[in-house]
Amino acid sequence: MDSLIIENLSKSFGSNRIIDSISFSVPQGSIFGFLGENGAGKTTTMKMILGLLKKDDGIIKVCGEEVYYGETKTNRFIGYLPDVPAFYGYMKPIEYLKLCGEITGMDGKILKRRIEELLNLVGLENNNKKIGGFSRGMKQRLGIAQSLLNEPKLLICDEPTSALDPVGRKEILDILLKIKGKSTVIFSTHILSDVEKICDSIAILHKGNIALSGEVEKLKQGKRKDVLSIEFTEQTDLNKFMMFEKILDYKEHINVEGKNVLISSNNIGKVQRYVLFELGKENILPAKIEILEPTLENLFMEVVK
Ligand SMILES: Nc1ncnc2c1ncn2[C@@H]1O[C@H](COP(=O)(O)OP(=O)(O)OP(=O)(O)O)[C@@H](O)[C@H]1O
Repeated sequence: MDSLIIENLSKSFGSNRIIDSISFSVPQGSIFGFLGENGAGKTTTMKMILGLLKKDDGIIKVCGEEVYYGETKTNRFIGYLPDVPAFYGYMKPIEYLKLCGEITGMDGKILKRRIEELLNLVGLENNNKKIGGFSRGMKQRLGIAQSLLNEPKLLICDEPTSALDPVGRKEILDILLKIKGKSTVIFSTHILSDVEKICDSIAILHKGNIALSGEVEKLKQGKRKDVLSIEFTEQTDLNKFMMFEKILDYKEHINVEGKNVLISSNNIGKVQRYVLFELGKENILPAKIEILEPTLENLFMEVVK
């Protein structure tokens, strides 16, 4: 079953059509990356999923139930982490989570156990400081704990890693990986390496449309075209290389960037054997030679360029 289904969803602000009849679905238990450049409409879409923003057209279903603007019924399935979560700075994490649980009417004993579990999950179990003194990463981790209080079936995170340093980002990604399977996770971002690390599937939002969607591995395989990268130390070596007989045949598939030559081919093994043989024959020793695999970055650049 899909935790989220979106069919022909549209939204305009005035005459500006931000979302133009998009459709995608998110399988239960998976981690889904919702990608797009700044201003692509990711937050707008998330707000419509939460019923906080009126759609112009289309259908949104969360855990099989349709979402209606202004009704929060389907939000009982959802945990939401906004891009900049707001807290009461004078509270300690445990006090804050207790307040959140009490507001939503959680049973006292269950709430106590849940707070313990969640503070452990996000690595704040021994932290007795006031939230006001927390780093951004700690606030994001507390935000995740808060959004998981009610054991949501669907966790929606709006750019949870964008403002964090590499250590903070890794901590968040590790937490999302730990809850995978228990909750379905949707997270929006433009940091493609984060997506590559943890997402099962993605959708790329571009100019109001879903420019590309599907399982990350299948998308990469479908676009498979490997690139051989040869980095030369000397310009004279590069010039000599470019005059190799067969290299002239490949010229439509060659890019030269500084002293780096990139050759793309569907039969990269054959190209590599030829290049190594010829370089050896001419006694040219490159600084580096390697096969570059297709990356999400390449896919993204292809669809948004
Ligand atoms: N209430 C609003 N009224 C008018 N325009 C809006 C409103 N909310 C968003 N927009 C516009 O809609 C577009 C999409 O905004 P949105 O915040 O959804 O993008 P995003 O993909 O989340 O971007 P970012 O990565 O920068 O957060 C932007 O051009 C934004 O200016």
